[in-house]
Amino acid sequence: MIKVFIDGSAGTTGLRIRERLSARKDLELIILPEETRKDPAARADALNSAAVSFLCLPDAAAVEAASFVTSPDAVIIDTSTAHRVADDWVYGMPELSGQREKLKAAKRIANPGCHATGFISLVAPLVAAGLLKKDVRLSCFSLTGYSGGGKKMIAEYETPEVNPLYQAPRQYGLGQTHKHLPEMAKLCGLDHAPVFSPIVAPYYAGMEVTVPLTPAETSASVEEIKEVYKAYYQSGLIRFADTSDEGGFLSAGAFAGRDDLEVSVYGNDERILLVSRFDNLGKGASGAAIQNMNIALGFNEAEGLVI
Ligand SMILES: NC(=O)C1=CN([C@@H]2O[C@H](COP(=O)(O)OP(=O)(O)OC[C@H]3O[C@@H](n4cnc5c(N)ncnc54)[C@H](OP(=O)(O)O)[C@@H]3O)[C@@H](O)[C@H]2O)C=CC1
Ligand SMILES: CC(=O)N[C@@H](CCC(=O)OP(=O)(O)O)C(=O)O
Repeated sequence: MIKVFIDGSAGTTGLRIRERLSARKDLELIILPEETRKDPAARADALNSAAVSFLCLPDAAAVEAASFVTSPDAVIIDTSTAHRVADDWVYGMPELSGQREKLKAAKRIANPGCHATGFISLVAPLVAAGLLKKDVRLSCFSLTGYSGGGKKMIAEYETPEVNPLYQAPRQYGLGQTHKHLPEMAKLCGLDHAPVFSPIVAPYYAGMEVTVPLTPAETSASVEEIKEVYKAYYQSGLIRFADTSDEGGFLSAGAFAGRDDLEVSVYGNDERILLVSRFDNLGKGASGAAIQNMNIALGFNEAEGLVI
């Protein structure tokens, strides 16, 4: 049996990983009891005895956990923001060109941010194909369910005394320094991060990330862009769908409870919309983390996932 440890298994991302992996007969889950789940010695012991550990923790605790690892064979998959642009960690998005091969050999895997997953899935293939130049200035808006904010935000939304302002979508990241901007620019190979507008809305899970394009950003047509996605997404959890709107609407909740991600394109050659839909807790966090574990252990990468 392969030992797998979830550090932070009582949190939102950790719980979803635990739920997905508990049915796996090939894995033995190490879950620390309530009394020791934050005890550094108990966590260090688990991190060094497991073949793979998931860090489902706030950034500072993830950095601390990584420092506890002394076993040369341990694979660490960090779901926090702490290591995503670090040179000695591999970014866990296997659908990107060349990334799957790197992940097969990686011992330190940084799981992508949820908003970043959507942006990169839309923009990286177009930069690679030369349809967007590396110095392009883009914008992006992203709808997310409130589970994206973890236990604290879930409690704020689910209390009977919920703030009435929370009953409408709320834009945030207003200072334009959202923590996902560095990984968005780096993984797409862009000189500039986008103007980015995340919006949290009163539903539990699901994301819809949109990048608008005009002829100022690309000379490509809608059809050329679709061809690039079709060719680029041949394996993994990301797929291109020619059209997938629900009678002229695109629900951000369409992929809730699933681990895959759909890329689609709308509009016309003057005003193009690139859209990525998935679950913030699926391909946006826990689903991607399990996909990365499967690759690191040599399993089928969709094993145990909902697609
Ligand atoms: N939610 C989402 O959609 C996504 C989350 N992420 C990232 O995943 C990570 C986890 O987020 P999320 O699950 O949402 O957060 P939660 O707040 O839901 O869970 C974090 C868990 O970590 C525990 N914890 C905190 N400090 C320590 C410590 N020192 N030692 C051990 N356990 C500790 C918390 O304990 P306690 O229960 O006592 O509070 C909690 O159970 C974060 O870095 C987040 O940014 C990434 C992508 C999407
Ligand atoms: C609704 C909400 O607050 N969402 C979080 C992102 C969740 C996510 O991707 O997690 P990481 O923190 O690991 O990057 C935010 O925008 O900060």
